Amino acid sequence: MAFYERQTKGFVNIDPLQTGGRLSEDAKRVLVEWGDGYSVCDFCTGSLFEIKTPPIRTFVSKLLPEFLGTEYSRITNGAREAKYAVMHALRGKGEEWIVMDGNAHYSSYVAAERAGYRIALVENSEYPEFRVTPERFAEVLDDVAKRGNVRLALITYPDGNYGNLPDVRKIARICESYDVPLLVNGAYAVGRMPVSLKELGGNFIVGSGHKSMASAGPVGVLGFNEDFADRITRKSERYRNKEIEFLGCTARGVAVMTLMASFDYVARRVKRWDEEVEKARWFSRKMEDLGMIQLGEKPHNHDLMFFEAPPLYEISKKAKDGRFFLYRELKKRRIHGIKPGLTRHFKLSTYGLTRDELRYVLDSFEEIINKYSG
Ligand SMILES: Cc1ncc(COP(=O)(O)O)c(C=O)c1O
Repeated sequence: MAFYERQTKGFVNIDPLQTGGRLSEDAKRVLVEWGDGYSVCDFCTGSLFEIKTPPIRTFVSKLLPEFLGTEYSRITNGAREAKYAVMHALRGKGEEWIVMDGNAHYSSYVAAERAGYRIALVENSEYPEFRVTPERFAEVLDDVAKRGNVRLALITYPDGNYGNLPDVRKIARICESYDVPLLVNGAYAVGRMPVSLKELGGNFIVGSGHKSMASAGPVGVLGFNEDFADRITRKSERYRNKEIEFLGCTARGVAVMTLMASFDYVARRVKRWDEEVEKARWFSRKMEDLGMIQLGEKPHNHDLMFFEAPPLYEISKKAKDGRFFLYRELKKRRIHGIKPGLTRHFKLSTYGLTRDELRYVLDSFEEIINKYSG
């Protein structure tokens, strides 16, 4: 059947959503073995997090918290579900605020709405770096704390638009001074780069398996410490081994198996993060040689980068396919990841790609520019 075939198979993939979620060889192997619905529940004794065969219990109680730099962990159905679990667990009565960075992902915003918070955003520094600074975070927190009850703060590390890594350590200290717990959204960090909540500060850390941990999805991770353990793991009164915030059990199938199967691979690859940053910076310089402008932090500290592309935008004004010309040209060259219709601004990721693959992407951009300028 045609839909079994993935159109982008074998393409050079620079889609930030996809570069960190490509499966390890071990994860590919478990896909079929554990593909049946509730496969992990063969020997369940009542809770996903307690299953010993396969060793989910060891993963959740030992390996994952060590990796995240926390005392406890849970597996969720995605980063957003982890954020919502925390937001919901902390939500009290009456009007309560959450303060979050203006670069936050929509899923943070929507999770906060679902949990019934009023939301205050810490705006970024705007063009060209779009940074979220601790100073601005402190101002907003202070302002909202004077007017109302701030229950939680959230920082996106890094954000999904510019790949900026805000100073979480400072922001965590600021939140602590206001007695406001901090949730670190590391959907683009956990599994790509070394990240430890113990070192960063803050009270909760969230990751995304399908985005950054070489896993099938949907699956996410949550790390937290003793101080909030009772709230996060609160049990049902009637079903004593079912945790309410996780609706009893979360990723009860093949996704958790891919997460576990990729774990060694992921733990090894984060140690090579310096190489990834160096490669991203090299790519950024080469793009700028072609007339593009990398926005966000510079020099950049992450593989996710946002570019302004005047040469491509100019072409799009005259090209036959208008702003779809770039997508078409890249597709022809078997490059995937820039959304159809984008030319003026777009983001991409260099994560896990070889220099040869990236050189191919750069050469393709150059070729396309020359073709239309000739
Ligand atoms: C910064 C950021 N956080 C969270 C998410 C959502 O992750 P998940 O699909 O695991 O809920 C995304 C997805 O694009 C993201 O970019």
